[in-house]
Amino acid sequence: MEAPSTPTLVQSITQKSTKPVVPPQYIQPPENRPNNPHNQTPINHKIPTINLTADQNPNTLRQEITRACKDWGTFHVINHGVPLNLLDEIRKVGSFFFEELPMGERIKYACDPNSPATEGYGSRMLVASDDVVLDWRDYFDHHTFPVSRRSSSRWPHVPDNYREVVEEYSDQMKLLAQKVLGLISGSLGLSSSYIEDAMEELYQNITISYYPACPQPELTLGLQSHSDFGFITLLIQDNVAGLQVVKDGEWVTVDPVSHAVLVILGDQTEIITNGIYKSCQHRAITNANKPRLSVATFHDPAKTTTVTPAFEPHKYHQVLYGDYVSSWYTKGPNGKRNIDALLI
Ligand SMILES: O=C(O)CCC(=O)C(=O)O
Ligand SMILES: [Fe+2]
Repeated sequence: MEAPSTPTLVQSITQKSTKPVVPPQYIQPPENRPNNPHNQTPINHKIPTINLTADQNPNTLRQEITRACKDWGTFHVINHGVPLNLLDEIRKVGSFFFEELPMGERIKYACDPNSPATEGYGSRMLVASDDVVLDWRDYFDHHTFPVSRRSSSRWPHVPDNYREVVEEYSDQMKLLAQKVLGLISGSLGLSSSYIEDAMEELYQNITISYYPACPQPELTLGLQSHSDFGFITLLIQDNVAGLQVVKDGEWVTVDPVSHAVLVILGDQTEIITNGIYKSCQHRAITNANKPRLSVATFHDPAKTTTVTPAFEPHKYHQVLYGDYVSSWYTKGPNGKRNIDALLI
């Protein structure tokens, strides 16, 4: 078996060997492994789906948003207004990058492995230190809003429409994020622009994650348990299941719904709603047969923005977003430990 001891990219492990096994640094401790008996999916749990069609009754919509945010912290939206072919297109250009471009070409877009969340192609985004277990995942991260952060010349230039698709997708996801944040604000009796105003300036990153088929899925995680640190994440996946969310202490698999968009509440939404809505703890598992692709679009405030609960008495300390992100990268995600540290 020829497996490098510290591989940079997961795909390089699976491509270099005809009979790969998982290198030790990707093996999860037994309590985190997906086949742990405490991690089985209850069959009666299904992620809520909310229809955003324009003729939806506003009261019904408000109730559905409230229920989904309180019970789950995540929900699918359909009739969301994003052109459906754009969802297919971004999956297509993403697959092209990971599956058709030779490694020698892909590596030209490598991000700086020593600095967290830099733009580009990489594998170690959530890694706080060298002794943590690694995720069975490679990714491409794009900085897309504010527009001044967009340097699409650093994005893949094949297929021809890659950059155009990502830019269009970014614009459409921003519109959907604004719509959903408006509904979340309104569902709590706040003005519909409350959360967006509190964000001051909307920052958006788009991460295309690629989880190669894994020879020992029972030992690994594609992405360790975490909650996203911003306001909301809008996620689409391909037809390979792998995303799981925590519901009442159990892991529930999010069945892929190809033209729905999954809304995931992040930690800043938990803070601003004073914990009325909780951020959603989630992870990705791997499988032995098929690679999996997802596209996550994150919506965050500027690092200089302070996020404060909208209701009294405050249950969370207000936080400078930049401090929150730094602490997250220093300590690692580890479930929801970072937001728990802000509880009063
Ligand atoms: O791949 C997925 O489904 C999850 C991705 C995710 O949670 C993230 O990038 O923060
Ligand atoms: Fe996430």
